[in-house]
Amino acid sequence: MLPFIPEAMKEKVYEGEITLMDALELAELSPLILFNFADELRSSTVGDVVTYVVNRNIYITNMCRGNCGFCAYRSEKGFMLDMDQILEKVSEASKAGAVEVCIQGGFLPQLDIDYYTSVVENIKVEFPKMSIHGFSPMEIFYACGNSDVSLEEAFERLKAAGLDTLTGTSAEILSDRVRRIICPGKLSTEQWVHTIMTAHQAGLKTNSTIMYGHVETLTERLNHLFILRSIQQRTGGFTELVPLPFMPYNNPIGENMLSQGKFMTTGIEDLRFYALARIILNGHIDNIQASWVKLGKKLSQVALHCGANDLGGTLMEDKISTASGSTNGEYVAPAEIEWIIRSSGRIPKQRNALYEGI
Ligand SMILES: C[S@@+](CC[C@H](N)C(=O)[O-])C[C@H]1O[C@@H](n2cnc3c(N)ncnc32)[C@H](O)[C@@H]1O
Ligand SMILES: Nc1c(NC[C@H](O)[C@H](O)[C@H](O)CO)[nH]c(=O)[nH]c1=O
Ligand SMILES: N[C@@H](Cc1ccc(O)cc1)C(=O)O
Ligand code: SF4
Repeated sequence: MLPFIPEAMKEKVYEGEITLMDALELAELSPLILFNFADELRSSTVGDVVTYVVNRNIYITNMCRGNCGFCAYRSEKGFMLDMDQILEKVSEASKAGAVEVCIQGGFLPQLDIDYYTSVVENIKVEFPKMSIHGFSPMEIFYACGNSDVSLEEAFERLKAAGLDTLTGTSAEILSDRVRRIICPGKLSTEQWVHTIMTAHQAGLKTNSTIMYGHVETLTERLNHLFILRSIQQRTGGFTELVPLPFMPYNNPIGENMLSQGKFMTTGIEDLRFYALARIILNGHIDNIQASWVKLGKKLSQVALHCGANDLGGTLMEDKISTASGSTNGEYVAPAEIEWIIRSSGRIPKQRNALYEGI
């Protein structure tokens, strides 16, 4: 075990060139050494500004043909918003000062590319300034099959319709061993990589996510970050990384863990992962988001000292984390987010999904 970080390793990190083996060695460091180094990298990369977005989640449907064992959100007899209901939610978001709507859902045979483009077009007609961050690689990949449309064409059409950014969800852990266990009906690793790269090549930026803390090994968890890093080297299309600790309640994967006496990741494990993500992605992905809905307000605040530089969105509505056991609420007002940031000695700044200032 390393008692400190050797200078040669630090240099490799600054060059953005550490390997998975290096990362596995760093993972054994004591937490305070890791946090300090990640904080130093955060400071030299993005300084003391901490960003957040005033946004609203909109869930189109919770019905889904997927069978992800970690999902507590999907429901057989669920809801499906019609276009007027979607527009009503966008209108509420707009009145509450949101600059972005984050649209999420499930995948279904009737949701084809025409459907997704029409959602975007209808929103943009009434709310031309509202930024639309939405849909997952899984949903678009599936919709292409429903529509006999290529991925290239789908992303071009979505972009032309006014989609600003695509979400980087459905990544989970990019390992086929893990995916066979937790989401056998989802895109394979290769399909996810191909889909996200096709979006980037069509000029659509995305964020990136990792849902960790279930059946994956440390190597699989860290290798996911190296896959993201290599995509970023080729496309430059990722805006941020959002680490998502797995929430184990009301879903089969979690229930299996709970029955074996395994609970969710500890706070210190979350912080170590944030620090490692900052270190591994240094020079490649500059923004690391502390998701308050997953971590809670207090741990998100601590994460700002362990490599994170963003607090995500105000959200206004959350169905996915709540369904799987989060008790962190669904909304944090901009004034409170700003207070959290200022009282951490940082400078708050509103952004959009492209990390442009508002
Ligand atoms: C519920 S899905 C919605 C989008 C789409 N249906 C999909 O799966 O791509 C969005 C993301 O939420 C995250 N998620 C779902 N259940 C979760 C849980 N129990 N704990 C943590 N994150 C979860 C997963 O990373 C998933 O990709
Ligand atoms: N929408 C959710 C977020 N966060 C905000 C995004 O990740 C993103 O930065 C923003 O929408 C793009 O500008 N985080 C969660 O954990 N859960 C969400 O539902
Ligand atoms: N879809 C969100 C991120 C997200 C959504 C739901 C989650 O449970 C977790 C994360 C985004 O891309 O910005
Ligand atoms: S995570 Fe997404 S794809 Fe999987 S079952 Fe839930 S809604 Fe469907």
